[in-house]
Amino acid sequence: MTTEPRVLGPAEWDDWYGNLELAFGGVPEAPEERALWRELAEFDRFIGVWDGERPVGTAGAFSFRLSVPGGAIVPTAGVTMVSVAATHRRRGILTSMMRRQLDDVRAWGEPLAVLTASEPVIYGRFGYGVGTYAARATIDTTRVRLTVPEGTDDVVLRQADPVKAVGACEAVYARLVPRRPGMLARQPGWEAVPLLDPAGERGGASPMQCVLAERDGEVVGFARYAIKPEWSFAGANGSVSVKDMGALDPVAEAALWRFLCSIDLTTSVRIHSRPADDAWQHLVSDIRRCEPTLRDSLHVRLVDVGAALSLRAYQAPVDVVLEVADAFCPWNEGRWRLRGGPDGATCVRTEDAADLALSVRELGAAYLGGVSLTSLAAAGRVRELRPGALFATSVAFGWAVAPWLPHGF
Ligand SMILES: CC(=O)SCCNC(=O)CCNC(=O)[C@H](O)C(C)(C)COP(=O)(O)OP(=O)(O)OC[C@H]1O[C@@H](n2cnc3c(N)ncnc32)[C@H](O)[C@@H]1OP(=O)(O)O
Repeated sequence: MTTEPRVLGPAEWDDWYGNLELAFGGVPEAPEERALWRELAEFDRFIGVWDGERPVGTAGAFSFRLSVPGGAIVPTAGVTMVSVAATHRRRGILTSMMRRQLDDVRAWGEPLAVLTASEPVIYGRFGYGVGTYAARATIDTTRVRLTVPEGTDDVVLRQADPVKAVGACEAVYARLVPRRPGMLARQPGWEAVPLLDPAGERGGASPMQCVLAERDGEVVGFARYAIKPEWSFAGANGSVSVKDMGALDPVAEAALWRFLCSIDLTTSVRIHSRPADDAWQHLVSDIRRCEPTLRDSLHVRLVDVGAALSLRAYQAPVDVVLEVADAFCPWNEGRWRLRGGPDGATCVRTEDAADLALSVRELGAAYLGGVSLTSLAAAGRVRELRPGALFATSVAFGWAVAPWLPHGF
């Protein structure tokens, strides 16, 4: 067999997807979920490796638009559906697919590639760094109280059918995208992804519910959630599971959290994936009783260092020469002069002496502003070559809003 990847044909989808399902344990996906991913698949951007007739490797790349610090929306490859058959693992098939894919992404002119990893250990070798984190928490609503800002009572909450309300929710979502790095501007058809709610995966919880927050007749926020009723001998012990939410201002935000935390017959609110700096943490009376934890979310790879670094804004003025190592994509290697600030930036090749040395993986981690270069340097992953350069560059790369990926893909 050859490990040379080639583009997938639409007629090959079922077998190709079968390899993916098998590599993830062989439990068939819900039919509606399978159908949605087929509809969203961009066949000319999906590749595989075949052993004779049999697919043994799969990888795809959606054409995303990703928000970056400063609010620009950058064309980005959303790497997805990566698998190698258990019978063919550890023979370099993944490596051959990553090689082909990053060459393709470069040819498509997309300066970034992003993914969520089944296991974080896999993708660092290909130049991906962990760029966003997702917060998980369980609010004990029997103990935790919320202090809400003035005006919260002016927000009207209206229960809505999640499917019928999708347009209103999407309008709110679209306004939030440029405000927070790491968000995906919605492509046609993708509004169905947050609505996926297969009955077999509810684990005893209700179908998805939706509440809209309105002020002066305008929708200013939404929450999509499910309720799992539970009863102990002592009484009701149900939980609210937050699937997705968005609010355009602090009072809409507070009204939605107050609602979620006060639903009758429930004693906890489970948050599965929210921004690390989400506002609820400052509404609650007792953060300890919410048990917040962080998990890696979006892994980011700069496919074109010069273009990527010039497309984001910087929190403070910066003028620095970066010595970049990138063994897997050597076209990025060498010295780059980055000059920028809050209004934009340029990043071009230079022969000048370097101020900082790092690999493309660290640039990926720091790119969206959520991981500081000083913390990477403390782990020995960034080297300061000119005194003072690390602190100044780290401040510039930071961002006031934590980056966050709203949903998986
Ligand atoms: C974006 C996404 O879709 S994430 C989903 C990823 N897919 C899965 O987790 C499904 C189950 N796993 C698999 O399908 C496969 O094991 C894969 C895709 C993770 C790896 O495929 P392989 O073809 O075995 O990888 P390949 O042989 O190219 O390995 C390259 C290197 O990565 C290492 N590696 C690959 N996978 C792993 C892993 N899960 N854990 C640790 N190391 C790994 C290999 O040991 C090898 O290291 P080396 O170069 O030092 O020898």
